[in-house]
Amino acid sequence: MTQVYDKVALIGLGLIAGSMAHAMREGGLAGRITGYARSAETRDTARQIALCEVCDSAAEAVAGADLVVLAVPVGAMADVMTQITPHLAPGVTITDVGSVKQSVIDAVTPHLPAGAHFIPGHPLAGTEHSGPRAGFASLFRNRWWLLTPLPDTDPDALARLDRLITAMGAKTDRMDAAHHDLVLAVTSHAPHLIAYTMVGVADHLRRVSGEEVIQYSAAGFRDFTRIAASDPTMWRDVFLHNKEATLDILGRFTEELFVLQRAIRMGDGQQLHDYFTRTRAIRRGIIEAGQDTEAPDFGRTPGARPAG
Ligand SMILES: NC(=O)c1ccc[n+]([C@@H]2O[C@H](COP(=O)([O-])OP(=O)(O)OC[C@H]3O[C@@H](n4cnc5c(N)ncnc54)[C@H](O)[C@@H]3O)[C@@H](O)[C@H]2O)c1
Ligand SMILES: O=C(O)C(=O)C[C@]1(C(=O)O)C=C[C@@H](O)C=C1
Repeated sequence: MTQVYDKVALIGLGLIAGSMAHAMREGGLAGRITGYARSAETRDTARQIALCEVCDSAAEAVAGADLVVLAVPVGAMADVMTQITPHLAPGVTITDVGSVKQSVIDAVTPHLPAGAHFIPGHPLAGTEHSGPRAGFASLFRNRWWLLTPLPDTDPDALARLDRLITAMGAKTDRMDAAHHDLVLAVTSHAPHLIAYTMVGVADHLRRVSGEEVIQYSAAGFRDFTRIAASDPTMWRDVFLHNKEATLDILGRFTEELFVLQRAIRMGDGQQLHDYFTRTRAIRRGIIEAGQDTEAPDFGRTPGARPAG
């Protein structure tokens, strides 16, 4: 692989920045990788595992960098910009990896110095783990990385960032920021809130029925507990910064839930069966489109071993 940037500065040293550091190192994509995180403990851990050249200030990390990656919770983007703006190199590209796009654009753009290129982005890849030890090089492989460029984005800066992202194994697509926030409210933000709530319900029940809920937790509930173990700061910020879209989707969710609740109360098996048939078709459509790389093959690929 060939080097795409001379110096990449990672602000925030958690799961996403850590995974980028590993992937860029593995591919020889950056001449130097520097990093900064707010807490001294995180910086010490990053140093111990030799994640990158760890600096004691954001200003030091970004000095001379041709790419700066904002990899902090979405509520911290403006604070980071106030720290780094006076120290940015002329012509620098700044990108972010935040799970929400419009609020990050609103937070970052007022701080941009003349000549800097800001290209918002979002890797659709993650785990429930956080911190500098959580990163791994293959996190982005075959995953989407959405870019929400602004109308005046420099095409060369965009093409160069695209080259870095695809060299880390991801597939890129472009989207309008408001549309991104609505799509992600459906596919990621509302589902996380539902998982947090379901685990909260089970926690409440546990006080009534002892350890049974945990001991006999079925696969579906276990998946919820994995999602509900995700970083509290990151997810607090996602909901506070994608408020309208998330509330819109949760409103629709609640309406549908009431419809199903009523069908159960009324013993309307046909309605339940029709509904579940429709949702099953959606799942199968996702698998047939090759979008769920973790799903069993079910004989789609000739020669592949059948599931189970
Ligand atoms: N975890 C996921 O599944 C996932 C997936 C895609 C995108 N994202 C987004 O990526 C970003 C980072 O998420 P992550 O999972 O890597 O989080 P993380 O908790 O693993 O890491 C966040 C890092 O930011 C640092 N930080 C927090 N506030 C700071 C500040 N003011 N100044 C400097 N450093 C600060 C923390 O010390 C930590 O090193 C978030 O915006 C999140 O929405 C997360
Ligand atoms: O796999 C997981 O643990 C995730 O939740 C990853 C996930 C998602 O919802 O798909 C979470 C938040 C991100 O912004 C992008 C990806």
